[in-house]
Amino acid sequence: MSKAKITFIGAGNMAASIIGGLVKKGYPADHITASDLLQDNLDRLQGEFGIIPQADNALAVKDADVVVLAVKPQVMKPVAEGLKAHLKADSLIISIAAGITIDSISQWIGDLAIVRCMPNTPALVQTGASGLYANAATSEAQKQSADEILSAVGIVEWLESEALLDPVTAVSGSGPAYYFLMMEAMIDAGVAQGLSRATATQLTLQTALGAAQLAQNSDVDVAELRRRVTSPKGTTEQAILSFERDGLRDTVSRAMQACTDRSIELAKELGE
Ligand SMILES: NC(=O)C1=CN([C@@H]2O[C@H](COP(=O)(O)OP(=O)(O)OC[C@H]3O[C@@H](n4cnc5c(N)ncnc54)[C@H](OP(=O)(O)O)[C@@H]3O)[C@@H](O)[C@H]2O)C=CC1
Ligand SMILES: O=C(O)[C@@H]1CCC=N1
Repeated sequence: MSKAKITFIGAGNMAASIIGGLVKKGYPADHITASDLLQDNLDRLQGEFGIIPQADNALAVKDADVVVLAVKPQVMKPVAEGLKAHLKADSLIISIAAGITIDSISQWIGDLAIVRCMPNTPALVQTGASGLYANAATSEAQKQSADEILSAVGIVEWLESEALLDPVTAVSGSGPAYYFLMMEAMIDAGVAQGLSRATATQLTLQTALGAAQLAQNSDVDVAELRRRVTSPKGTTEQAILSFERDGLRDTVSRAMQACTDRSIELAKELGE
């Protein structure tokens, strides 16, 4: 099967992560077009990955088999409406916008095959995690196409309902930021205790990577892996007790609920 021609509308952080991951994985760069208001974004993506830059959204989608809507939710309506007259009738639309429902997108863009997707930025290093949901107009071949694109940059989970994209946003869409925050805090605490910033950073990053890889390659769950680090009357125990006393689990749960709530609110605020 020949590779689909993919056009990204919006060439910001998330589009760059998917494009970078795809090209590094061997997807032909001459099959990828990106359109953006910022010429700098297009120049950077062309320079780094060799994709085709196109400043005009209408021209960018003219021959596209797959159109990835990668603009902010706040501008999705005018962007989608502007594309409507220029898309091929059998184009597959993949929206990665937080909150924006398939119903809203089809009102703006027309009754097309639409896959709603929540990816994350580790796609750039092929360790992304995406949740996907397709509307009834999406054929099996188009689902396959969406799966192929997102699988090239990480794992893919097809969801049973569109509503599940809100908690997926809270877990994996926004999730990298939680780990980066934790890493920032660990680095700062290491520095406060006397380590150089370079050493604290190296040790923190390698520990995060090692913990994730160990969890993925282990046949026991993460709670058991945590217990295996926590020797009775040892050092880790004191840190874990401190986290639990300070309500870490509630803190995480409240943060993720706030994330999900915002995703639902965005749909109401910006949808039809
Ligand atoms: N960042 C992330 O980790 C994730 C983001 N997402 C979703 O991805 C989408 C993009 O987010 P992100 O990449 O972070 O945002 P960015 O702001 O980095 O990228 C969006 C790009 O779209 C451009 N743009 C705005 N209007 C238009 C237009 N009319 N035509 C073409 N391009 C336009 C913007 O230009 P300008 O800056 O000039 O407005 C910007 O360069 C959002 O909907 C977000 O919800 C989903 C999962 C994770
Ligand atoms: O913060 C946001 O709204 C986007 C969606 C998920 C990650 N970033």
